[in-house]
Amino acid sequence: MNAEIGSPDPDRSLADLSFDQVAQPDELARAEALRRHSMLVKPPGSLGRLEELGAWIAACQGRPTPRPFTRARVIVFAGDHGVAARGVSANPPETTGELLGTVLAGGAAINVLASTAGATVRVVDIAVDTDGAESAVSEFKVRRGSGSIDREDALSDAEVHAALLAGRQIADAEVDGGADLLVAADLGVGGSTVASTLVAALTGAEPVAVIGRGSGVDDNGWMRKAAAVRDALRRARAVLSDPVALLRTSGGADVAAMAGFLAQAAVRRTPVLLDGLTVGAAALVAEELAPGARSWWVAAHRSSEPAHAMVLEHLDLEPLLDLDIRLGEGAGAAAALPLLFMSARLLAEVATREQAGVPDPEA
Ligand SMILES: Cc1cc2ncn([C@H]3O[C@H](COP(=O)(O)O)[C@@H](O)[C@H]3O)c2cc1C
Ligand SMILES: O=C(O)c1cccnc1
Repeated sequence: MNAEIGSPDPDRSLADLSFDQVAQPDELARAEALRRHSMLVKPPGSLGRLEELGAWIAACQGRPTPRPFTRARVIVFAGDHGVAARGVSANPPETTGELLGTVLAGGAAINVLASTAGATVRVVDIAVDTDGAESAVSEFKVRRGSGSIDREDALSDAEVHAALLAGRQIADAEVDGGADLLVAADLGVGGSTVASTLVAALTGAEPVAVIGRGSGVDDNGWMRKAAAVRDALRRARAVLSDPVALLRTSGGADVAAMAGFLAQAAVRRTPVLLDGLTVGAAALVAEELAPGARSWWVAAHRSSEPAHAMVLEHLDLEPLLDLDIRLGEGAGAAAALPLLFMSARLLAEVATREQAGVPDPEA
């Protein structure tokens, strides 16, 4: 278990890890978009948050009238977590490999949600414990599983570097390939224990306040999860101010890759729809790695995991949906994709009052 693959280059310099400065979305385009909304054939403000969302898309694209999205991409980052062996999940560790196969075969919830919304799904095996065998999607594999964060580091420094770089390269490749809207998705048994630890570490929350049922752990499992997060947090608190050290101590290769991906999407001025707790934990780290990245993200939903509310508060993001989704896997983000598609097209396609011959509202 958790054997190193050996690909990370120990000589990789720290400079490789730094993210370029994040520019902010275009405020002029946002203001122009809001002004355009007030001229469309509807009472001003009557489309509520769809108007704000449209203006955010305009700001991200740097044009008052957004282009409709043509290539929304969901990237599933799969990885095992050593802490799963502590009985913190309702599912045995080997489930991750099976889930990876299911997403590849198109049979998972994310496949259906993304396809319904008109997005495509890509799966990457960052750290699945495939027991010697290689999966079909292991180009970016860092190791098999990550260390059990309650008593050992999740990763070595070289592995954190490799995982961040993997996320950055995946974001670059997607943007260069024409992706205009990105979603990061988590897959890995034990992921919610790791995510809850990172959230408690970065927001100062008490361990018991962050622990939820994850994929459905029972009362005894919840107690084991609470003990694991408490122990992991003790180790995390020693490295709080250094996001790379935090990923090494308390993260995992898949979470680190998601953080690199989210940071680089912002560097590449590409909007991102954030999913639930696990992606949210990666987003907290990404904001530390690339300050200002959060301006390029919209929170799709509020997961029923308690720690997710802390993520949203910390990043000052207001979720679009609250559907009691507690899956991870990018499901909440995929469910909210149509709202973004609609918001972009509304600004581009609804007639103005002038075009429709409808008089302006009384001043
Ligand atoms: C069938 C199944 C499909 C999933 N899809 C996402 N998850 C989610 O649940 C797991 C994390 O929860 P925990 O920390 O409790 O293990 C991750 O795989 C996450 O993506 C799933 C879990 C299961 C069982
Ligand atoms: O909200 C999430 O990301 C989540 C919820 C349950 C299990 N895994 C992830």
